[in-house]
Amino acid sequence: MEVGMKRTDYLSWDEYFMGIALLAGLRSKDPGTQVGACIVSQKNKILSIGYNGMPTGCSDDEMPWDRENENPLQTKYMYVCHAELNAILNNAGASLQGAKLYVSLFPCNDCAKAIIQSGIKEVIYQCDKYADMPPYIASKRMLDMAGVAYRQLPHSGRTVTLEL
Ligand SMILES: Nc1nc(=O)n([C@H]2C[C@H](O)[C@@H](COP(=O)(O)O)O2)cc1CO
Ligand SMILES: [Zn+2]
Repeated sequence: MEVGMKRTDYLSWDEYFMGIALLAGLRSKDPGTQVGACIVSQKNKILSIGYNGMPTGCSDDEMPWDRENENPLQTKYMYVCHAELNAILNNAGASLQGAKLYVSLFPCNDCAKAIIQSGIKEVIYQCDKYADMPPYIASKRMLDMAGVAYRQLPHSGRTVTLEL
């Protein structure tokens, strides 16, 4: 008996989870860099999602979004919560032991600490545009020491258009 063939152009797991991270990043109010993160179990179940934004209760409209200001209290860096940290903290109580983190931008040193302490064992990232800066060198040093693997997911060349 003839059977239908399955689709062949479905998303790979890596494309799917990075796509979800990128979609989450579109929620960010940061005019400079929008980052998304998606945490996935070893069995490829989504455990949590996050994007960079102001802490809950801290108004997006009152907080500064500038990179630079003579007054450091008027820069976003004092306040913004990174996508990876939001994803780690937002998970609905599930253990993150052995989980994978998909993120559009390589984690900073502070997020690396949270990644290690939460039990995440692999980081899959798309972009590493700040690689030469000390926070990212420190991040890799800690991830290496703690046995957290990381790998870049190269652009697959696919573009996905969503009609909303
Ligand atoms: N891995 C990361 N996850 C993040 O969520 N972020 C956030 C913090 C800021 O809101 C923004 C970076 O701003 P900029 O310096 O590129 O204008 O992205 C930044 C990094 C880079 O370490
Ligand atoms: Zn960070």
